[in-house]
Amino acid sequence: MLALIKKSLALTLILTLIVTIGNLTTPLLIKYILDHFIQVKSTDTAAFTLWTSLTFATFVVTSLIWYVEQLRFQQTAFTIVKDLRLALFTDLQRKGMRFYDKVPSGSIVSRLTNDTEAITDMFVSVLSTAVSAVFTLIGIYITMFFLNVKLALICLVLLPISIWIIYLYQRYSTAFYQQAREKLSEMNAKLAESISGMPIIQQFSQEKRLQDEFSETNEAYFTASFRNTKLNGLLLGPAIQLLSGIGIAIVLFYFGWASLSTSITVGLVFVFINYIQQLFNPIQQIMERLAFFQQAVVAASRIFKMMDDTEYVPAQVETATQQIKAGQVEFKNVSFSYDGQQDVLSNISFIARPGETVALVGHTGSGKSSIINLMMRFYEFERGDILIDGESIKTYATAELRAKMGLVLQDSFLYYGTIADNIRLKNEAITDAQIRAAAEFVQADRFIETFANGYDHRVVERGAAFSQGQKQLLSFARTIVTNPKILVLDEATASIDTETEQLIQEGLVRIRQGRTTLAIAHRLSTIRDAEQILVLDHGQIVERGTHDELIAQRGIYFSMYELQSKGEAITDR
Ligand SMILES: Nc1ncnc2c1ncn2[C@@H]1O[C@H](COP(=O)(O)OP(=O)(O)OP(=O)(O)O)[C@@H](O)[C@H]1O
Repeated sequence: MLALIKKSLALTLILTLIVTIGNLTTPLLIKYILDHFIQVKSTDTAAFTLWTSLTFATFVVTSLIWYVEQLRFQQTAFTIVKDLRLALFTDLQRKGMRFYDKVPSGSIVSRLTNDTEAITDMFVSVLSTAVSAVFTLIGIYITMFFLNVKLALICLVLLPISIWIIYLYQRYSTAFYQQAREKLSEMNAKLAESISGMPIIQQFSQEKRLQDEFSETNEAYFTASFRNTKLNGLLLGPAIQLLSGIGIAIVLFYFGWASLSTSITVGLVFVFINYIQQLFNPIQQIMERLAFFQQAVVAASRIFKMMDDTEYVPAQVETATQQIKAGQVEFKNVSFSYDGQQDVLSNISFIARPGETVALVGHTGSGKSSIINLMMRFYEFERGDILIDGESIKTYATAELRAKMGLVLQDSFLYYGTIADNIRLKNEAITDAQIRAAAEFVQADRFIETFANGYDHRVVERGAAFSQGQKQLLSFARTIVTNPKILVLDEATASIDTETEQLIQEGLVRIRQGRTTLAIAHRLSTIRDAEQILVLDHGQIVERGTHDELIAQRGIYFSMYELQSKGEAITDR
């Protein structure tokens, strides 16, 4: 790939060189026509026609090659950025949860879309202009020196002045441009926040406050953009025009003065004036694109910084061939901390025998989800071990763990596609019959069959048209269809209508059958039949046993159960 890009870039550079030579040759041809035909009133029409046609042909060929060159440049740029975007996306999929904890999703999206776009802009507009500018500058000066050394030397003075203007422009414009960009992204963030939080905004009558905030950012964006526009207006157009005017005045003055002692041809004056004008075109273009360039440098550094982040998913022994057969899970003295300072789990030990359900209960923040996070290998742990069938979980290949472990989270994530797609999840080995069987098993078929298209019913907007309960049933079906040995469940807390609730309860009982299950239970009534209930408090197991044993202990579990029973009794009334 890299070789291909290099080749493509090399070809583009050659084309740019040809275009530059074309651009520099045409004024020389015109000079010849002016000096040899027009100025001397030549009657040699055949030669005149030949030279004029040659000039015209050079124009045409240069324009054509220019078109091809631009196209090649853009193609190369798009290819490079396309590859970069894919590399970034692939890298993101390997990043671990620690990475996603610390990097806001908005900035990840921005890296992948805006920043890669900024790099495309740089290649397309900046690089191509810069390359052709350098070629043009060198070409013009070399030709000028051939034509008239003294004048070429005088014209060299224009260079430092141009560089000074570029420097001035770069200094101020960058700051203004950066401010404008920042305000724009602030505005985007505010907008995204307002859209997703609209129900809360309206309910708490926050419209006015948000409107004021938005208006403030909008105003700041306007000011920053306008300041930049004013600077552009001054330096990009008039200043460069003035400099070019000075250049032309120098040429005219020099030739006017020289013509007193030597004969100066019209063609020579024309070539110099034309070159001076050509000289400032690329300078103006470079200035116009400087902001893009700086943006791209920042964008690239942000992208690479993100790719260099080494918070990857915990490593597994990918060459391992051992399989999960019985599905016994054992936590052995596991302690864990997210930040390396405060332990959220301390000395967690328990065994879930094949086919058993171990329920995790406890107040919010007690560490239930953290246990599941470790079990699912979302986070790496160093102290203690988790054993599956007696072997450390770290020694299994990722594919084996994923195949034998099923996860049902509170928030069932549905994708754009059909219901069948959502159960199959692109695993082509799963047949339609298996999908139906899984849906029937968890009794999701009842609501699926109410749709005219049944399993081909479209899921839009992450399943917004489905109820929480229906989404849960679909995620049960999705999990069960792969027939995992070990199940990890995070029971939904959202309230569900009684009829679906009943289905979910039955579904839960059914999918747990014959599988080792680690379940977070928010409603204690759902895990009364669990072989073992672990009560967590501040990251420690403070009570353990069956429902009846724990009730008899009259500890935390007992009071939680009492409280919930009362709550349910009240809602039932
Ligand atoms: N990604 C994270 N980074 C840092 N700290 C975290 C992270 N996730 C959880 N914690 C902290 O770890 C502790 C245990 O949280 P955990 O989510 O495991 O509790 P939980 O019992 O599942 O609570 P809930 O029932 O509310 O989901 C809490 O103090 C929480 O603030």
